[in-house]
Amino acid sequence: MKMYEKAPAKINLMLDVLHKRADGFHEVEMIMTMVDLADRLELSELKRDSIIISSQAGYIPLDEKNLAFQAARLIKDRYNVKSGVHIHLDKRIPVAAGLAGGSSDAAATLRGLNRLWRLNIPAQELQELGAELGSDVPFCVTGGTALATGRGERLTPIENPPQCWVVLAKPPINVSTAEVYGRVRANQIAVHPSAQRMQEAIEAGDFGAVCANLGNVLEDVTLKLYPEVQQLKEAMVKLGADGVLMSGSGPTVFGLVSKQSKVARIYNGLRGFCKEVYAVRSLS
Ligand SMILES: C[C@](O)(CO)[C@H](O)COP(=O)(O)OP(=O)(O)OC[C@H]1O[C@@H](n2ccc(N)nc2=O)[C@H](O)[C@@H]1O
Ligand SMILES: Nc1ncnc2c1ncn2[C@@H]1O[C@H](COP(=O)(O)OP(=O)(O)OP(=O)(O)O)[C@@H](O)[C@H]1O
Repeated sequence: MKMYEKAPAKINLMLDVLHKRADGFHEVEMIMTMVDLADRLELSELKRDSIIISSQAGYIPLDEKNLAFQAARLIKDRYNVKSGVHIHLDKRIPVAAGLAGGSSDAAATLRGLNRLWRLNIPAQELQELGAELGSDVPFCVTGGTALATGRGERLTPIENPPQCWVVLAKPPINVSTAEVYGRVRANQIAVHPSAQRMQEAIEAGDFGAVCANLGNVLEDVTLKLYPEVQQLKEAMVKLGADGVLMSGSGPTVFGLVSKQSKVARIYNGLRGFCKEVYAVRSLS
């Protein structure tokens, strides 16, 4: 038996850090949505009791460090499943990019194994399992658009933003999420983006207001560490993107674009700066 799952990338339309918690995580307020750039998973049942990960991508771990492996092991142990699984990851989301590629693979593994092994785990419980794997995993389990609070695992679904083009550019640098959060000083954040205003803009279907309310306080850290991310943002603005922001802890920068006629110019202009550029649709 085989199952297929798509694992889309997420972008953060706004990300605010409220304070550092006693458990070391940061209390956040984020609005996240999915874009049409996705890894593909093929899950094949194995009679023997093992988890095998394969991928065409040479640059991700294929052992227990892989988040899809961890998701499979978690669900297998928790529900006492005796059979095994081979998961093939067709990676299309850039790795360590701020686009939750690994988290989305883990979430797709939870969804896929729930079907493959006929476990009938409700969505809420899948999200709780996801939270054991990472802060972005619960959102990736259900996708759509959501307000995320707590360390990112408490979700309130909201409407999808107005459909638009999303141009993504990932500079060739590796950013550690733990390091970026480690450098945030919550009491020194000058301007906090507003989740409420972003939610209102989305609910009004007001593309201009969505662009005007984009904000990510992690930019303060990542842009200082990596000035090339700042340059990329400036290039995207100059090329005519309607709204520009870094996603998550970076380094990917995304531009929201309403008119298709502008997309090719922005895409081609950015290719002069970095190799990894994608032009996709927002997911509705
Ligand atoms: C930057 C974002 O991707 C935005 O969506 C997320 O907040 C991070 O999500 P993630 O990569 O799934 O993060 P996790 O794997 O749970 O945590 C990685 C590291 O980031 C830091 N971390 C993460 C989330 C959070 N709310 N506060 C934190 O301080 C912690 O040091 C943690 O050890
Ligand atoms: N299935 C996977 N796909 C990609 N990377 C994975 C996977 N499993 C584990 N990893 C490891 O996780 C690290 C982060 O990769 P990932 O692509 O998930 O980062 P990210 O997009 O920055 O995530 P986030 O936005 O949630 O912080 C990489 O260094 C990679 O080695």
